Amino acid sequence: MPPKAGFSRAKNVGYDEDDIYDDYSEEEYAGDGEGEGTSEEDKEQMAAGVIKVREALGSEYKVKEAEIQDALWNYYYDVGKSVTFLKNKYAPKAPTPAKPKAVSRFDQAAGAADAKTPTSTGTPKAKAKTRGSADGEKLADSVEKLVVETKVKSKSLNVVDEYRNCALKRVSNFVVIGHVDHGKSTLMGRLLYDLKVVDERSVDKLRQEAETIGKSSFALAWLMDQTPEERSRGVTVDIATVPFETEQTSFTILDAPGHRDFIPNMIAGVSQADFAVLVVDAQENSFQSGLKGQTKEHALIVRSMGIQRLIVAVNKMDTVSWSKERFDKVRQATTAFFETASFSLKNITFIPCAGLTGDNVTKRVADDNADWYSGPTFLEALEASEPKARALERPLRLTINDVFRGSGQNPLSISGQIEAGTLQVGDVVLALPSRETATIKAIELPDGSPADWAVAGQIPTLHLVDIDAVHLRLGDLLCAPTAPVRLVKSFTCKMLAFEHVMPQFVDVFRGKQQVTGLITALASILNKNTGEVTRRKPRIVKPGEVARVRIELEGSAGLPLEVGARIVLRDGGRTVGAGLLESYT
Ligand SMILES: Nc1nc2c(ncn2[C@@H]2O[C@H](COP(=O)(O)OP(=O)(O)OP(=O)(O)O)[C@@H](O)[C@H]2O)c(=O)[nH]1
Repeated sequence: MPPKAGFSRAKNVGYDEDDIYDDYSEEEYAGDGEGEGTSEEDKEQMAAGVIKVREALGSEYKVKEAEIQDALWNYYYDVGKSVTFLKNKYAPKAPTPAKPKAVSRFDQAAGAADAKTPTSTGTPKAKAKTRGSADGEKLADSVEKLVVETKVKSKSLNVVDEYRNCALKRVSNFVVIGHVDHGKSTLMGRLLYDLKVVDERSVDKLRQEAETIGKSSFALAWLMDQTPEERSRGVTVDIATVPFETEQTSFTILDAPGHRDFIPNMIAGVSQADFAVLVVDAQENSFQSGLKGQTKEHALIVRSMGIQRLIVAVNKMDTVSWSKERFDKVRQATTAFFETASFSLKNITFIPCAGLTGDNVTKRVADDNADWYSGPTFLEALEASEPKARALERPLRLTINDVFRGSGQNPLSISGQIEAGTLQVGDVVLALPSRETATIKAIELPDGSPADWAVAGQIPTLHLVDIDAVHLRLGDLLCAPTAPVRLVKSFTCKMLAFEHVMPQFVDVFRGKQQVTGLITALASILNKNTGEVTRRKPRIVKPGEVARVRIELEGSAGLPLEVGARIVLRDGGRTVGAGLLESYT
Protein backbone atom coordinates (compact mmCIF):
# COMPACT_ATOMS: atom_id res chain seq x y z
CA MET A 1 0.00 0.00 0.00
CA PRO A 2 1.45 3.43 -0.91
CA PRO A 3 2.18 6.05 1.75
CA LYS A 4 -1.00 7.85 2.64
CA ALA A 5 -1.30 11.56 2.18
CA GLY A 6 -2.60 13.82 4.89
CA PHE A 7 -0.29 12.66 7.68
CA SER A 8 3.11 14.10 8.25
CA ARG A 9 5.68 11.32 7.90
CA ALA A 10 8.17 13.23 10.01
CA LYS A 11 5.88 13.51 12.98
CA ASN A 12 6.45 10.10 14.50
CA VAL A 13 9.58 8.74 12.97
CA GLY A 14 11.88 11.46 14.15
CA TYR A 15 14.51 11.48 11.40
CA ASP A 16 15.81 14.25 9.28
CA GLU A 17 13.79 14.12 6.08
CA ASP A 18 16.65 15.64 4.11
CA ASP A 19 18.75 12.57 4.81
CA ILE A 20 16.35 10.38 2.94
CA TYR A 21 14.38 12.39 0.52
CA ASP A 22 17.05 14.69 -0.89
CA ASP A 23 16.74 13.01 -4.25
CA TYR A 24 13.04 13.42 -4.55
CA SER A 25 10.98 16.40 -5.46
CA GLU A 26 8.05 17.38 -3.23
CA GLU A 27 5.57 16.19 -5.88
CA GLU A 28 7.17 12.82 -6.20
CA TYR A 29 7.12 12.27 -2.48
CA ALA A 30 3.51 13.39 -2.18
CA GLY A 31 2.43 10.52 -4.46
CA ASP A 32 -0.08 11.24 -7.18
CA GLY A 33 -1.24 14.61 -6.10
CA GLU A 34 -3.45 13.62 -3.20
CA GLY A 35 -1.40 15.50 -0.68
CA GLU A 36 -4.05 17.98 0.38
CA GLY A 37 -6.02 16.01 2.92
CA THR A 38 -7.10 12.67 4.22
CA SER A 39 -9.45 10.83 1.89
CA GLU A 40 -12.70 9.25 3.04
CA GLU A 41 -11.16 5.85 2.36
CA ASP A 42 -8.22 6.72 4.64
CA LYS A 43 -10.55 7.81 7.39
CA GLU A 44 -12.56 4.61 7.15
CA GLN A 45 -9.45 2.44 7.18
CA MET A 46 -8.10 4.35 10.14
CA ALA A 47 -11.32 4.07 12.13
CA ALA A 48 -11.67 0.34 11.43
CA GLY A 49 -7.97 -0.18 12.17
CA VAL A 50 -8.16 1.58 15.53
CA ILE A 51 -11.02 -0.69 16.62
CA LYS A 52 -9.15 -3.84 15.57
CA VAL A 53 -5.91 -2.74 17.24
CA ARG A 54 -7.75 -1.92 20.46
CA GLU A 55 -9.37 -5.36 20.43
CA ALA A 56 -6.05 -7.07 19.84
CA LEU A 57 -4.31 -5.09 22.58
CA GLY A 58 -7.02 -5.85 25.14
CA SER A 59 -7.50 -3.96 28.37
CA GLU A 60 -3.97 -4.64 29.59
CA TYR A 61 -2.47 -2.04 27.28
CA LYS A 62 -3.33 1.60 27.96
CA VAL A 63 -2.54 3.21 24.63
CA LYS A 64 -3.87 6.58 23.49
CA GLU A 65 -5.90 6.77 20.29
CA ALA A 66 -3.36 9.10 18.69
CA GLU A 67 -0.60 6.55 19.30
CA ILE A 68 -2.66 3.81 17.67
CA GLN A 69 -3.31 6.06 14.71
CA ASP A 70 0.37 6.86 14.40
CA ALA A 71 1.25 3.18 14.44
CA LEU A 72 -1.43 2.36 11.86
CA TRP A 73 -0.26 5.13 9.65
CA ASN A 74 3.35 4.15 9.99
CA TYR A 75 2.55 0.55 9.06
CA TYR A 76 0.12 1.47 6.29
CA TYR A 77 -2.91 0.26 8.26
CA ASP A 78 -1.38 -3.17 8.87
CA VAL A 79 -3.14 -4.12 12.11
CA GLY A 80 -0.77 -7.00 12.96
CA LYS A 81 2.37 -4.88 12.65
CA SER A 82 0.80 -2.00 14.54
CA VAL A 83 -0.18 -4.31 17.39
CA THR A 84 3.30 -5.83 17.58
CA PHE A 85 4.89 -2.41 17.65
CA LEU A 86 2.52 -1.09 20.33
CA LYS A 87 2.88 -4.22 22.44
CA ASN A 88 6.64 -3.85 22.36
CA LYS A 89 6.41 -0.19 23.21
CA TYR A 90 3.76 -0.37 25.92
CA ALA A 91 4.37 -3.80 27.46
CA PRO A 92 2.89 -3.63 30.95
CA LYS A 93 5.72 -2.96 33.36
CA ALA A 94 6.39 -5.31 36.26
CA PRO A 95 5.81 -3.46 39.54
CA THR A 96 9.01 -1.66 40.42
CA PRO A 97 10.50 -2.51 43.79
CA ALA A 98 10.39 0.28 46.34
CA LYS A 99 14.17 0.15 46.68
CA PRO A 100 16.02 2.67 44.50
CA LYS A 101 18.00 0.96 41.75
CA ALA A 102 21.47 0.15 42.95
CA VAL A 103 24.31 1.47 40.85
CA SER A 104 26.12 -1.49 39.31
CA ARG A 105 29.54 -2.35 40.58
CA PHE A 106 30.86 -1.62 37.13
CA ASP A 107 29.44 1.89 37.31
CA GLN A 108 30.71 2.26 40.85
CA ALA A 109 34.12 1.22 39.62
CA ALA A 110 33.87 3.63 36.74
CA GLY A 111 32.86 6.39 39.13
CA ALA A 112 35.78 5.54 41.37
CA ALA A 113 38.14 5.69 38.42
CA ASP A 114 36.76 9.06 37.42
CA ALA A 115 37.22 10.42 40.90
CA LYS A 116 40.65 8.77 41.13
CA THR A 117 39.84 7.57 44.64
CA PRO A 118 41.83 4.64 45.99
CA THR A 119 38.75 2.58 46.96
CA SER A 120 36.98 0.53 44.33
CA THR A 121 33.52 0.11 45.74
CA GLY A 122 33.01 3.45 47.39
CA THR A 123 29.85 5.54 47.39
CA PRO A 124 27.97 5.46 44.12
CA LYS A 125 28.69 8.49 41.99
CA ALA A 126 26.17 10.64 40.22
CA LYS A 127 24.74 8.86 37.17
CA ALA A 128 25.98 11.34 34.62
CA LYS A 129 29.48 10.94 35.83
CA THR A 130 29.55 7.16 35.87
CA ARG A 131 27.99 6.76 32.41
CA GLY A 132 30.83 8.33 30.53
CA SER A 133 33.37 5.97 31.93
CA ALA A 134 31.09 2.99 31.76
CA ASP A 135 31.25 3.34 28.03
CA GLY A 136 34.71 1.99 28.01
CA GLU A 137 37.51 4.17 29.29
CA LYS A 138 39.43 4.52 32.55
CA LEU A 139 38.24 1.21 33.92
CA ALA A 140 41.35 -0.84 34.32
CA ASP A 141 42.33 0.62 37.68
CA SER A 142 38.95 0.17 39.26
CA VAL A 143 38.47 -3.33 37.98
CA GLU A 144 41.79 -4.42 39.35
CA LYS A 145 40.66 -3.21 42.74
CA LEU A 146 37.45 -5.20 42.36
CA VAL A 147 39.53 -8.30 41.75
CA VAL A 148 41.31 -7.82 45.05
CA GLU A 149 37.99 -8.15 46.84
CA THR A 150 37.19 -11.59 45.53
CA LYS A 151 38.18 -14.72 47.43
CA VAL A 152 38.77 -16.69 44.23
CA LYS A 153 42.47 -17.21 43.55
CA SER A 154 43.71 -16.83 40.00
CA LYS A 155 46.66 -18.88 38.76
CA SER A 156 47.43 -15.98 36.40
CA LEU A 157 48.06 -18.35 33.52
CA ASN A 158 48.98 -17.29 30.04
CA VAL A 159 45.98 -19.08 28.60
CA VAL A 160 46.98 -18.71 24.96
CA ASP A 161 50.29 -20.47 25.71
CA GLU A 162 48.53 -23.14 27.77
CA TYR A 163 46.17 -23.77 24.89
CA ARG A 164 48.94 -23.96 22.30
CA ASN A 165 50.95 -26.37 24.44
CA CYS A 166 48.18 -28.83 25.12
CA ALA A 167 46.79 -31.23 22.56
CA LEU A 168 43.13 -30.24 22.74
CA LYS A 169 40.86 -31.73 20.09
CA ARG A 170 39.60 -29.41 17.40
CA VAL A 171 36.43 -27.63 18.57
CA SER A 172 33.59 -27.26 16.06
CA ASN A 173 30.05 -25.98 16.62
CA PHE A 174 27.28 -26.29 14.11
CA VAL A 175 23.72 -25.10 13.96
CA VAL A 176 20.91 -27.27 12.63
CA ILE A 177 18.37 -25.36 10.59
CA GLY A 178 15.44 -26.13 8.34
CA HIS A 179 11.70 -26.05 7.95
CA VAL A 180 9.50 -27.44 10.68
CA ASP A 181 9.14 -31.25 10.64
CA HIS A 182 11.80 -31.83 8.00
CA GLY A 183 13.53 -34.06 10.55
CA LYS A 184 16.26 -32.01 12.25
CA SER A 185 15.84 -33.47 15.72
CA THR A 186 15.46 -37.03 14.41
CA LEU A 187 18.66 -36.74 12.37
CA MET A 188 20.60 -35.39 15.36
CA GLY A 189 19.07 -38.01 17.67
CA ARG A 190 20.19 -40.72 15.25
CA LEU A 191 23.71 -39.29 15.09
CA LEU A 192 23.98 -39.27 18.89
CA TYR A 193 22.52 -42.76 19.14
CA ASP A 194 24.87 -44.25 16.55
CA LEU A 195 27.87 -42.55 18.14
CA LYS A 196 26.76 -44.00 21.47
CA VAL A 197 26.54 -40.59 23.10
CA VAL A 198 23.31 -41.84 24.65
CA ASP A 199 22.97 -45.30 26.08
CA GLU A 200 20.53 -47.92 24.89
CA ARG A 201 18.51 -47.77 28.13
CA SER A 202 17.74 -44.06 27.79
CA VAL A 203 16.67 -44.57 24.20
CA ASP A 204 14.44 -47.53 25.19
CA LYS A 205 12.85 -45.39 27.85
CA LEU A 206 12.16 -42.61 25.35
CA ARG A 207 10.76 -45.18 22.89
CA GLN A 208 8.34 -46.50 25.50
CA GLU A 209 7.27 -42.97 26.43
CA ALA A 210 6.76 -42.09 22.76
CA GLU A 211 4.69 -45.23 22.18
CA THR A 212 2.40 -44.44 25.08
CA ILE A 213 1.36 -41.24 23.32
CA GLY A 214 1.19 -42.96 19.93
CA LYS A 215 4.22 -41.17 18.41
CA SER A 216 6.88 -43.87 18.42
CA SER A 217 8.82 -42.22 15.59
CA PHE A 218 9.49 -39.26 17.89
CA ALA A 219 11.78 -41.21 20.23
CA LEU A 220 14.96 -40.27 18.37
CA ALA A 221 13.95 -36.62 18.13
CA TRP A 222 13.37 -36.58 21.88
CA LEU A 223 17.01 -37.22 22.47
CA MET A 224 17.47 -33.65 21.31
CA ASP A 225 14.23 -32.15 22.63
CA GLN A 226 14.64 -32.80 26.28
CA THR A 227 12.21 -30.50 28.09
CA PRO A 228 8.71 -31.81 28.96
CA GLU A 229 7.07 -28.81 27.24
CA GLU A 230 8.80 -29.61 23.97
CA ARG A 231 7.88 -33.25 24.22
CA SER A 232 4.18 -32.69 24.58
CA ARG A 233 4.13 -30.22 21.70
CA GLY A 234 6.53 -32.14 19.47
CA VAL A 235 8.49 -29.02 18.48
CA THR A 236 11.84 -27.72 19.62
CA VAL A 237 11.37 -24.45 21.51
CA ASP A 238 14.87 -23.31 22.42
CA ILE A 239 18.39 -23.94 21.24
CA ALA A 240 19.48 -27.33 22.47
CA THR A 241 23.27 -27.50 22.80
CA VAL A 242 24.51 -31.06 22.76
CA PRO A 243 28.19 -31.99 22.80
CA PHE A 244 29.62 -35.13 21.20
CA GLU A 245 33.07 -36.27 20.21
CA THR A 246 34.65 -38.04 17.30
CA GLU A 247 38.28 -39.08 17.16
CA GLN A 248 39.41 -35.75 15.80
CA THR A 249 36.81 -33.23 16.92
CA SER A 250 34.77 -32.00 19.92
CA PHE A 251 31.48 -31.04 18.29
CA THR A 252 28.57 -29.11 19.76
CA ILE A 253 25.20 -29.29 18.07
CA LEU A 254 23.10 -26.13 18.28
CA ASP A 255 19.60 -27.39 17.47
CA ALA A 256 17.41 -24.48 16.45
CA PRO A 257 13.64 -24.59 16.19
CA GLY A 258 12.03 -24.48 12.77
CA HIS A 259 8.87 -22.56 13.62
CA ARG A 260 8.89 -18.94 12.52
CA ASP A 261 7.87 -17.81 16.04
CA PHE A 262 11.18 -19.08 17.32
CA ILE A 263 13.46 -17.47 14.77
CA PRO A 264 15.10 -15.25 17.43
CA ASN A 265 16.35 -18.44 19.11
CA MET A 266 17.63 -19.63 15.80
CA ILE A 267 19.51 -16.38 15.27
CA ALA A 268 21.17 -16.89 18.63
CA GLY A 269 22.21 -20.38 17.59
CA VAL A 270 23.52 -19.26 14.23
CA SER A 271 25.63 -16.49 15.69
CA GLN A 272 27.61 -19.14 17.58
CA ALA A 273 28.09 -21.62 14.78
CA ASP A 274 31.09 -22.46 12.61
CA PHE A 275 28.91 -23.98 9.94
CA ALA A 276 25.31 -24.99 9.36
CA VAL A 277 23.45 -28.19 8.64
CA LEU A 278 20.33 -27.47 6.60
CA VAL A 279 17.85 -30.34 6.81
CA VAL A 280 15.54 -30.58 3.80
CA ASP A 281 12.71 -33.10 3.41
CA ALA A 282 13.18 -34.89 0.07
CA GLN A 283 9.44 -35.37 -0.52
CA GLU A 284 8.06 -33.04 -3.21
CA ASN A 285 5.24 -31.43 -1.22
CA SER A 286 7.17 -30.92 2.01
CA PHE A 287 10.16 -29.69 0.05
CA GLN A 288 8.05 -27.09 -1.74
CA SER A 289 6.42 -25.84 1.47
CA GLY A 290 9.89 -25.61 3.02
CA LEU A 291 11.11 -23.47 0.15
CA LYS A 292 8.23 -21.08 0.73
CA GLY A 293 8.83 -21.25 4.46
CA GLN A 294 11.86 -21.56 6.68
CA THR A 295 14.25 -23.42 4.35
CA LYS A 296 14.98 -20.17 2.52
CA GLU A 297 14.62 -17.82 5.46
CA HIS A 298 17.00 -19.89 7.61
CA ALA A 299 19.57 -20.21 4.83
CA LEU A 300 19.49 -16.44 4.29
CA ILE A 301 19.92 -15.73 7.98
CA VAL A 302 22.81 -18.16 8.17
CA ARG A 303 24.56 -16.53 5.22
CA SER A 304 24.06 -13.02 6.51
CA MET A 305 25.44 -14.05 9.89
CA GLY A 306 28.71 -14.81 8.12
CA ILE A 307 28.42 -18.59 7.78
CA GLN A 308 29.85 -19.88 4.53
CA ARG A 309 29.91 -23.63 4.96
CA LEU A 310 26.67 -25.55 4.56
CA ILE A 311 25.88 -29.26 4.70
CA VAL A 312 22.51 -29.88 3.10
CA ALA A 313 21.06 -33.11 4.50
CA VAL A 314 18.48 -34.21 1.94
CA ASN A 315 16.49 -36.17 4.50
CA LYS A 316 13.73 -38.80 4.53
CA MET A 317 15.24 -40.42 1.40
CA ASP A 318 13.56 -43.67 2.55
CA THR A 319 10.18 -42.10 1.69
CA VAL A 320 11.23 -41.51 -1.95
CA SER A 321 12.87 -44.95 -2.38
CA TRP A 322 16.30 -43.33 -2.50
CA SER A 323 15.47 -41.84 -5.90
CA LYS A 324 18.48 -40.20 -7.54
CA GLU A 325 16.10 -38.11 -9.63
CA ARG A 326 14.45 -36.69 -6.52
CA PHE A 327 17.81 -35.96 -4.88
CA ASP A 328 19.02 -34.17 -8.03
CA LYS A 329 15.84 -32.10 -8.18
CA VAL A 330 16.25 -30.98 -4.59
CA ARG A 331 19.88 -30.17 -5.26
CA GLN A 332 19.09 -28.16 -8.39
CA ALA A 333 16.27 -26.18 -6.81
CA THR A 334 18.27 -25.27 -3.71
CA THR A 335 21.49 -24.55 -5.63
CA ALA A 336 19.79 -21.85 -7.68
CA PHE A 337 18.65 -20.20 -4.49
CA PHE A 338 22.02 -20.55 -2.71
CA GLU A 339 23.72 -18.79 -5.60
CA THR A 340 21.42 -15.79 -5.34
CA ALA A 341 22.05 -15.75 -1.59
CA SER A 342 25.82 -15.35 -2.24
CA PHE A 343 26.86 -18.80 -1.04
CA SER A 344 29.89 -20.19 -2.78
CA LEU A 345 28.87 -23.60 -4.14
CA LYS A 346 32.26 -25.11 -3.33
CA ASN A 347 31.38 -24.70 0.35
CA ILE A 348 28.12 -26.65 0.09
CA THR A 349 27.87 -30.44 0.39
CA PHE A 350 24.64 -32.31 -0.34
CA ILE A 351 24.13 -35.60 1.51
CA PRO A 352 21.18 -37.93 0.86
CA CYS A 353 20.17 -39.55 4.14
CA ALA A 354 17.37 -40.83 6.36
CA GLY A 355 17.60 -39.83 10.00
CA LEU A 356 14.85 -42.21 11.02
CA THR A 357 16.50 -45.36 9.63
CA GLY A 358 20.07 -44.10 10.10
CA ASP A 359 21.02 -44.66 6.46
CA ASN A 360 24.00 -42.57 5.39
CA VAL A 361 24.15 -40.83 8.77
CA THR A 362 27.16 -42.56 10.35
CA LYS A 363 27.14 -45.66 8.14
CA ARG A 364 26.67 -46.10 4.44
CA VAL A 365 23.18 -46.68 3.10
CA ALA A 366 22.43 -50.37 2.56
CA ASP A 367 19.45 -49.94 0.20
CA ASP A 368 20.17 -51.17 -3.38
CA ASN A 369 18.23 -48.22 -4.77
CA ALA A 370 20.99 -45.98 -3.43
CA ASP A 371 23.78 -47.56 -5.52
CA TRP A 372 24.19 -44.30 -7.40
CA TYR A 373 25.58 -42.52 -4.32
CA SER A 374 29.26 -42.89 -3.51
CA GLY A 375 29.87 -39.62 -1.62
CA PRO A 376 30.50 -39.08 2.09
CA THR A 377 28.16 -40.01 4.93
CA PHE A 378 26.68 -37.20 6.99
CA LEU A 379 29.27 -37.79 9.73
CA GLU A 380 32.14 -37.69 7.23
CA ALA A 381 30.82 -34.37 5.91
CA LEU A 382 30.78 -33.02 9.48
CA GLU A 383 34.38 -34.09 9.98
CA ALA A 384 35.41 -32.42 6.71
CA SER A 385 34.06 -29.03 7.83
CA GLU A 386 36.75 -26.67 9.04
CA PRO A 387 35.75 -24.52 12.02
CA LYS A 388 36.21 -20.72 11.78
CA ALA A 389 39.53 -19.20 12.87
CA ARG A 390 39.50 -18.40 16.61
CA ALA A 391 40.24 -14.91 17.89
CA LEU A 392 42.23 -15.99 20.95
CA GLU A 393 44.22 -12.79 21.33
CA ARG A 394 41.22 -10.47 21.37
CA PRO A 395 39.42 -9.34 24.58
CA LEU A 396 36.93 -11.78 26.07
CA ARG A 397 33.43 -11.93 24.54
CA LEU A 398 30.99 -14.64 25.65
CA THR A 399 27.27 -14.77 24.87
CA ILE A 400 25.17 -16.40 27.59
CA ASN A 401 23.09 -19.38 26.40
CA ASP A 402 21.88 -20.55 29.77
CA VAL A 403 21.67 -19.26 33.35
CA PHE A 404 21.02 -21.85 36.03
CA ARG A 405 21.53 -22.79 39.65
CA GLY A 406 24.18 -25.46 39.95
CA SER A 407 24.89 -27.42 43.13
CA GLY A 408 24.99 -25.91 46.64
CA GLN A 409 28.62 -25.08 46.08
CA ASN A 410 27.82 -23.34 42.81
CA PRO A 411 24.63 -21.39 43.31
CA LEU A 412 24.88 -19.46 40.06
CA SER A 413 26.17 -20.80 36.76
CA ILE A 414 26.01 -19.76 33.13
CA SER A 415 27.02 -21.43 29.92
CA GLY A 416 27.72 -19.92 26.55
CA GLN A 417 30.14 -19.77 23.69
CA ILE A 418 33.37 -17.82 23.99
CA GLU A 419 33.29 -15.78 20.79
CA ALA A 420 36.67 -14.17 21.31
CA GLY A 421 39.50 -14.24 23.82
CA THR A 422 40.16 -16.53 26.75
CA LEU A 423 39.16 -16.81 30.41
CA GLN A 424 40.43 -18.52 33.55
CA VAL A 425 39.38 -19.22 37.11
CA GLY A 426 39.68 -16.02 39.16
CA ASP A 427 38.94 -13.70 36.23
CA VAL A 428 36.51 -10.85 36.76
CA VAL A 429 34.02 -10.52 33.91
CA LEU A 430 31.59 -7.75 33.07
CA ALA A 431 27.97 -8.60 32.20
CA LEU A 432 26.17 -6.42 29.65
CA PRO A 433 23.72 -4.80 29.53
CA SER A 434 23.46 -5.01 33.37
CA ARG A 435 27.02 -3.58 33.79
CA GLU A 436 27.59 -5.86 36.78
CA THR A 437 30.84 -7.69 37.38
CA ALA A 438 31.23 -11.31 38.47
CA THR A 439 34.15 -13.55 39.35
CA ILE A 440 34.72 -16.95 37.74
CA LYS A 441 34.94 -19.45 40.57
CA ALA A 442 35.17 -22.61 38.49
CA ILE A 443 34.98 -23.73 34.86
CA GLU A 444 33.47 -26.90 33.43
CA LEU A 445 33.90 -28.09 29.87
CA PRO A 446 30.98 -29.49 27.83
CA ASP A 447 31.91 -33.08 28.80
CA GLY A 448 31.58 -32.12 32.49
CA SER A 449 35.31 -32.10 33.23
CA PRO A 450 36.71 -29.22 35.32
CA ALA A 451 39.20 -26.84 33.74
CA ASP A 452 41.44 -23.94 34.76
CA TRP A 453 40.78 -22.04 31.54
CA ALA A 454 38.80 -21.97 28.32
CA VAL A 455 39.32 -20.34 24.92
CA ALA A 456 37.34 -18.93 21.98
CA GLY A 457 35.19 -21.54 20.27
CA GLN A 458 34.52 -23.54 23.44
CA ILE A 459 31.14 -23.50 25.17
CA PRO A 460 32.08 -23.81 28.85
CA THR A 461 29.94 -23.63 31.98
CA LEU A 462 31.15 -20.90 34.33
CA HIS A 463 30.33 -21.03 38.03
CA LEU A 464 30.14 -17.40 39.11
CA VAL A 465 30.33 -15.54 42.41
CA ASP A 466 30.08 -11.87 43.42
CA ILE A 467 26.96 -11.33 41.30
CA ASP A 468 23.21 -11.73 41.73
CA ALA A 469 21.26 -13.87 39.23
CA VAL A 470 18.98 -10.92 38.33
CA HIS A 471 21.88 -9.33 36.49
CA LEU A 472 22.33 -12.22 34.06
CA ARG A 473 19.91 -13.15 31.31
CA LEU A 474 19.94 -15.35 28.23
CA GLY A 475 21.62 -13.57 25.36
CA ASP A 476 23.60 -11.19 27.61
CA LEU A 477 27.25 -10.65 26.94
CA LEU A 478 30.17 -11.29 29.27
CA CYS A 479 33.27 -9.35 28.39
CA ALA A 480 36.64 -8.30 29.72
CA PRO A 481 35.99 -5.33 32.05
CA THR A 482 39.20 -3.72 30.85
CA ALA A 483 37.92 -3.75 27.25
CA PRO A 484 34.15 -3.54 27.52
CA VAL A 485 31.79 -3.52 24.58
CA ARG A 486 29.88 -0.26 24.20
CA LEU A 487 26.14 -0.10 24.62
CA VAL A 488 25.28 1.36 21.26
CA LYS A 489 22.13 3.36 20.53
CA SER A 490 22.57 4.26 16.89
CA PHE A 491 24.64 2.72 14.16
CA THR A 492 25.17 2.23 10.45
CA CYS A 493 25.07 -1.27 9.02
CA LYS A 494 25.41 -3.03 5.72
CA MET A 495 22.16 -4.92 5.35
CA LEU A 496 20.96 -7.67 3.06
CA ALA A 497 17.22 -7.13 2.58
CA PHE A 498 14.98 -10.20 2.74
CA GLU A 499 11.87 -8.10 2.13
CA HIS A 500 11.13 -4.54 0.98
CA VAL A 501 12.73 -2.20 3.48
CA MET A 502 11.94 1.49 3.97
CA PRO A 503 12.45 3.87 6.86
CA GLN A 504 10.44 1.84 9.39
CA PHE A 505 10.38 0.35 12.85
CA VAL A 506 12.20 -2.96 13.26
CA ASP A 507 13.17 -5.33 16.05
CA VAL A 508 16.96 -5.39 16.13
CA PHE A 509 18.49 -8.66 17.30
CA ARG A 510 22.02 -9.25 18.48
CA GLY A 511 21.84 -12.98 19.08
CA LYS A 512 18.95 -13.32 21.47
CA GLN A 513 19.08 -9.73 22.71
CA GLN A 514 16.42 -7.61 21.13
CA VAL A 515 15.64 -3.88 21.08
CA THR A 516 13.08 -1.96 19.02
CA GLY A 517 14.74 0.36 16.54
CA LEU A 518 13.93 2.69 13.71
CA ILE A 519 15.58 2.64 10.30
CA THR A 520 16.06 6.37 9.99
CA ALA A 521 17.93 6.55 6.70
CA LEU A 522 18.60 4.43 3.64
CA ALA A 523 22.03 5.78 2.73
CA SER A 524 22.87 3.73 -0.37
CA ILE A 525 22.48 0.53 -2.32
CA LEU A 526 25.72 -1.44 -2.60
CA ASN A 527 27.09 -3.89 -5.11
CA LYS A 528 26.72 -7.30 -3.43
CA ASN A 529 30.17 -8.49 -4.41
CA THR A 530 32.36 -5.40 -4.36
CA GLY A 531 30.55 -3.32 -1.73
CA GLU A 532 30.69 -0.26 -4.02
CA VAL A 533 27.86 2.26 -3.84
CA THR A 534 25.60 1.81 -6.87
CA ARG A 535 22.82 4.22 -5.86
CA ARG A 536 22.56 6.91 -3.20
CA LYS A 537 19.58 7.57 -0.96
CA PRO A 538 17.17 5.01 -2.36
CA ARG A 539 13.57 5.31 -1.42
CA ILE A 540 13.18 1.62 -0.77
CA VAL A 541 15.46 -1.42 -0.64
CA LYS A 542 14.21 -4.44 -2.58
CA PRO A 543 14.54 -8.06 -1.42
CA GLY A 544 17.98 -9.39 -2.31
CA GLU A 545 19.60 -5.93 -2.42
CA VAL A 546 22.40 -4.92 -0.08
CA ALA A 547 22.09 -1.44 1.41
CA ARG A 548 23.83 0.79 3.91
CA VAL A 549 21.23 1.90 6.46
CA ARG A 550 21.19 3.96 9.62
CA ILE A 551 19.35 2.64 12.66
CA GLU A 552 18.41 4.38 15.93
CA LEU A 553 17.49 2.16 18.88
CA GLU A 554 14.60 3.06 21.15
CA GLY A 555 14.92 3.39 24.93
CA SER A 556 17.97 4.25 26.92
CA ALA A 557 19.67 0.87 27.27
CA GLY A 558 21.13 0.24 23.80
CA LEU A 559 22.68 -3.02 22.63
CA PRO A 560 26.24 -4.19 23.24
CA LEU A 561 27.62 -3.96 19.71
CA GLU A 562 31.00 -3.68 18.08
CA VAL A 563 32.11 -3.02 14.52
CA GLY A 564 31.70 -6.31 12.65
CA ALA A 565 28.79 -7.48 14.86
CA ARG A 566 26.04 -9.34 13.05
CA ILE A 567 22.49 -8.21 13.59
CA VAL A 568 19.10 -9.34 12.31
CA LEU A 569 16.15 -7.05 11.64
CA ARG A 570 12.62 -8.35 12.07
CA ASP A 571 9.23 -6.74 11.77
CA GLY A 572 5.93 -8.20 12.90
CA GLY A 573 7.39 -11.71 13.12
CA ARG A 574 9.10 -11.60 9.72
CA THR A 575 12.81 -11.28 9.06
CA VAL A 576 13.23 -8.21 6.87
CA GLY A 577 17.01 -8.14 6.70
CA ALA A 578 20.31 -8.99 8.32
CA GLY A 579 23.41 -6.92 8.57
CA LEU A 580 26.94 -6.24 9.60
CA LEU A 581 27.63 -3.26 11.85
CA GLU A 582 29.98 -0.78 10.16
CA SER A 583 30.09 2.14 12.59
CA TYR A 584 28.25 3.54 15.59
CA THR A 585 27.84 6.73 17.52
N1 LIG B 1 10.26 -41.62 7.03
C1 LIG B 1 11.04 -40.77 7.68
N2 LIG B 1 10.51 -39.96 8.62
C2 LIG B 1 11.33 -39.11 9.27
C3 LIG B 1 12.71 -39.05 8.99
N3 LIG B 1 13.25 -38.09 9.79
C4 LIG B 1 12.26 -37.59 10.54
N4 LIG B 1 11.08 -38.20 10.24
C5 LIG B 1 9.77 -37.93 10.85
O1 LIG B 1 9.40 -36.58 10.58
C6 LIG B 1 8.70 -36.02 11.70
C7 LIG B 1 9.37 -34.74 12.15
O2 LIG B 1 10.66 -35.01 12.64
P1 LIG B 1 11.44 -34.05 13.68
O3 LIG B 1 12.79 -34.63 13.83
O4 LIG B 1 10.64 -33.84 14.91
O5 LIG B 1 11.44 -32.71 12.83
P2 LIG B 1 12.09 -31.31 13.21
O6 LIG B 1 12.57 -30.74 11.93
O7 LIG B 1 13.12 -31.47 14.30
O8 LIG B 1 10.86 -30.49 13.76
P3 LIG B 1 10.85 -29.21 14.77
O9 LIG B 1 11.61 -29.62 16.00
O10 LIG B 1 9.40 -29.03 15.03
O11 LIG B 1 11.45 -28.08 14.03
C8 LIG B 1 8.69 -37.12 12.78
O12 LIG B 1 7.49 -37.82 12.70
C9 LIG B 1 9.86 -38.02 12.36
O13 LIG B 1 9.71 -39.34 12.80
C10 LIG B 1 13.24 -39.93 7.97
O14 LIG B 1 14.44 -39.95 7.68
N5 LIG B 1 12.35 -40.75 7.38
